Amino acid sequence: MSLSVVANRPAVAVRGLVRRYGARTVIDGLDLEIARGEFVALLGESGCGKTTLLRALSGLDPIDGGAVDAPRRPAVVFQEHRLLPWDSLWRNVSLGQPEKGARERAAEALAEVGLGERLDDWPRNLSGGQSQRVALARALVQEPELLLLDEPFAALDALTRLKMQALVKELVARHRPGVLLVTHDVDEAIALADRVLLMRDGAIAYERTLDGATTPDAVRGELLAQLGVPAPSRRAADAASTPQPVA
Ligand SMILES: Nc1ncnc2c1ncn2[C@@H]1O[C@H](COP(=O)(O)OP(=O)(O)OP(=O)(O)O)[C@@H](O)[C@H]1O
Repeated sequence: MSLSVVANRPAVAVRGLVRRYGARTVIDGLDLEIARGEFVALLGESGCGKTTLLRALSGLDPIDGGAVDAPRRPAVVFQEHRLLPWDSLWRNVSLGQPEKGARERAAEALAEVGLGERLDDWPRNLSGGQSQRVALARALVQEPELLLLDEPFAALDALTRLKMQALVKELVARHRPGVLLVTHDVDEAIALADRVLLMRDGAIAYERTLDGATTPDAVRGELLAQLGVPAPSRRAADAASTPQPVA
């Protein structure tokens, strides 16, 4: 294969994906392609199959039809960090990595997430945000072409969440994997993604490229409407933004 073909290869290409649980079809002929370096966010009502899709892409679950073409095994970060409590942080990051040079590579990845001094520390001594940073380092050390993020910030407080979003954005810009972020948060999707997808009835029902030509407010309104959330009436919105005299 020529170098240019390798460079242009998508991070993942999904064609006609089908996934069933028993008699129930959750994913029904879904198509999706994510380029390397592209950040894609996936929204959709609870239970529509976002996590099922992510697991199918990760190779963790079997598929019942269609094809998932991912060049290398994707890295996954889940809502909960899934660190092994009996292993030090660097060992957690190195899990499944070749032994040779593992500590050095883990040190580099931990430094990138701001935990370069904590190599020999233990998961029990970390906050929720720090644990997710280690989970991120564990994903990065795999040098993934595709990074799958399943609501990785959902359990964090609002401030930590914003800091983690900024960190992920910076790391993705540096390492340039293709990213699929599952989130319930429309603002998070708008803040991070190049393209937002909406899943419905087992397929991608709607997509929106965020190119800077439209304001975040307009995109938010559009996405909320697609999700069936009624827009606040003009009068209610005006009242909320107009300073009220103090009695
Ligand atoms: N292992 C399983 N066995 C049977 N049904 C399952 C299994 N996992 C998920 N489901 C069902 O498949 C559907 C899709 O679930 P999934 O977790 O993918 O949705 P989701 O969009 O990620 O939801 P949420 O936003 O609430 O996390 C749901 O109806 C769920 O009950």
